[in-house]
Amino acid sequence: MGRLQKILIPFLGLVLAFWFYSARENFKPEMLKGKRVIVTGASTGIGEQMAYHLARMGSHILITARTEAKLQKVVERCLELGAASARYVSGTMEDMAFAEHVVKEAETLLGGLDMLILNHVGTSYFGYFNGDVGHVRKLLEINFLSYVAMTTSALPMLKESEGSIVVVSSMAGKVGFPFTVPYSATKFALDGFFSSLRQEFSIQSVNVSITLCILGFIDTGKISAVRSSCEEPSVTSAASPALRLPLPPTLRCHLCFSSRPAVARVHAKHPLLSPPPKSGPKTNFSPRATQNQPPPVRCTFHWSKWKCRPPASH
Ligand SMILES: NC(=O)C1=CN([C@@H]2O[C@H](COP(=O)(O)OP(=O)(O)OC[C@H]3O[C@@H](n4cnc5c(N)ncnc54)[C@H](OP(=O)(O)O)[C@@H]3O)[C@@H](O)[C@H]2O)C=CC1
Ligand SMILES: CC(C)CCC[C@@H](C)[C@H]1CC[C@H]2[C@@H]3C(=O)C=C4C[C@@H](O)CC[C@]4(C)[C@H]3CC[C@]12C
Repeated sequence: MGRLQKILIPFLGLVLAFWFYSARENFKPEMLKGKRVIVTGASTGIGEQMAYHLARMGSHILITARTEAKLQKVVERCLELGAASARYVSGTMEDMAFAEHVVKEAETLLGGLDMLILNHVGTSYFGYFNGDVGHVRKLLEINFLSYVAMTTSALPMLKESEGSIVVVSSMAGKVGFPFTVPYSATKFALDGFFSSLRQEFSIQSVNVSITLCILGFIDTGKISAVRSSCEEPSVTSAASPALRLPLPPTLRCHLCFSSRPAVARVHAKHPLLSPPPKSGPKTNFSPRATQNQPPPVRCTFHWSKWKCRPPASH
């Protein structure tokens, strides 16, 4: 009975989870043809790629983010790929008035809305929680409140078209994971809001679907520079899978050393580490990372780049 409980129950749980989360294969690209779609955070990464997919399927696309130059290029590419129409609105989601303005633009330019894809995400750090409450508040505004504001403004149009809301979230919004405290909090908030709203729609027979996308790590090219900072390729691949994450150099160096102490050549790409010699034989360790110790610096990862500073002198 004990063994049955230990094996059968988790197995049944896994089967149920798989069944619950596996999508039914009834999707057809024609379903998106001519549909009016907003994609937020579409100047780079996953949002940009979603815009291209929608373009190939012939949708009317309205994209948004802060960087106008990038949005212009994405719009051009969408038109090349076959979008029924493609436009952009640039601005920051820190401002709720801007979030609502984007939805109003869809009404004016597209005459309604079939799908709202909420994907943008503000810059945060990858490291221990630093106690900055202001940062948590700002991130909640960008990653959560603007999603709420856009949903609220878009609801009348979505009800009319019996459309859909797609919210891009993360495993970090389902499971507590170290080094992403503010980010994770914003993603948990999305789950609370949209999962509850879905229940209310069901009770009220509101025919607007809500899909929460729970993504694991997706390499959008931003962190490849960080990943390559363990110089020896065999070290990277032999080490724990965690090494493929954007760990702070200190932690990453620990992992490099603990996985292959004798051969690890460490050159973390951050300003306080000396680079290895450009020519000549490579030394086993860079000068600042001797005696299997990580360099004496504190680093946080701001999604795309490291911010490092020496420890405070006592
Ligand atoms: N990549 C990953 O491994 C994972 C990603 N996700 C989720 O997927 C989604 C997309 O992630 P990803 O493509 O990696 O992110 P990126 O950092 O590549 O893109 C973020 C987008 O948001 C925009 N943005 C950032 N700040 C603001 C702001 N203040 N106002 C308006 N727009 C803003 C950026 O454009 P601009 O700077 O021009 O404003 C950009 O278009 C996010 O919701 C993320 O949480 C989930 C799990 C894993
Ligand atoms: C059950 C757990 C062990 C699962 C752990 C999953 C971990 C490894 C996954 C879950 C969510 C992932 C992060 C994420 O959502 C978004 C971003 C932003 C992007 O610009 C850079 C990568 C980053 C930090 C991802 C890093 C890897 C994370 C922490």
